[in-house]
Amino acid sequence: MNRLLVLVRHGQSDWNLKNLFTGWKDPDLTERGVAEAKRAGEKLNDMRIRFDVAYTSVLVRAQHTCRLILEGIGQPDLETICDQALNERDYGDLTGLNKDDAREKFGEEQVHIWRRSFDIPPPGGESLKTTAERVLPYFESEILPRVLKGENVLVAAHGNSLRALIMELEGLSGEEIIARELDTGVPIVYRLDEEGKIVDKEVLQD
Ligand SMILES: O=C(O)[C@H](O)COP(=O)(O)O
Repeated sequence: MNRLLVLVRHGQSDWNLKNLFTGWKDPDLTERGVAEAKRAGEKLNDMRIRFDVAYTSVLVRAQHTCRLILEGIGQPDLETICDQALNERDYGDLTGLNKDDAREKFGEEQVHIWRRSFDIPPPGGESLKTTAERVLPYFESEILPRVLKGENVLVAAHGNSLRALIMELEGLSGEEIIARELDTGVPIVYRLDEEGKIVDKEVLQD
């Protein structure tokens, strides 16, 4: 099996548990997050998937998830490239606020727009559109060429940086991708053809 591209959102973080807008803040995984990442490794191991390279963000929750997966498949020393281009979208002034408190303060509808519109950013932060504008050039110049030359590539990143990738890979509109929720620690396994089109896709849900 080759030309696999596996995307996985980090396991539950401490700020996910506390229901805080996280963005570029850097909490680590909770115990549940560690278990989710280990489980992701087990599932990939059951499928006998081995990688040629791994990519992750510069944030601890994604790097920790990546490391646990690689340990789980017996590749703890695999080349792992960390780049800010794969970071979560910057939540700007919302960073650190509790999501329920923000709904009370700004109204349910406004918070939903900040979280799930395609091109309206939260104050001082990034929209999904501007997130995609930094994720996709990196994907196209660094990650995709490695898959196209026949390698298997793991990307351990974040809800919104992965949404940007999925939008591109699956040819989704802005509206379609914002409706897609990504579970923590659930690998999505794509097999691509030599032109980068999806041959098959499997979501490794429990
Ligand atoms: O940064 C965050 O708070 C989360 O990782 C993603 O948040 P969202 O569900 O609002 O996109």
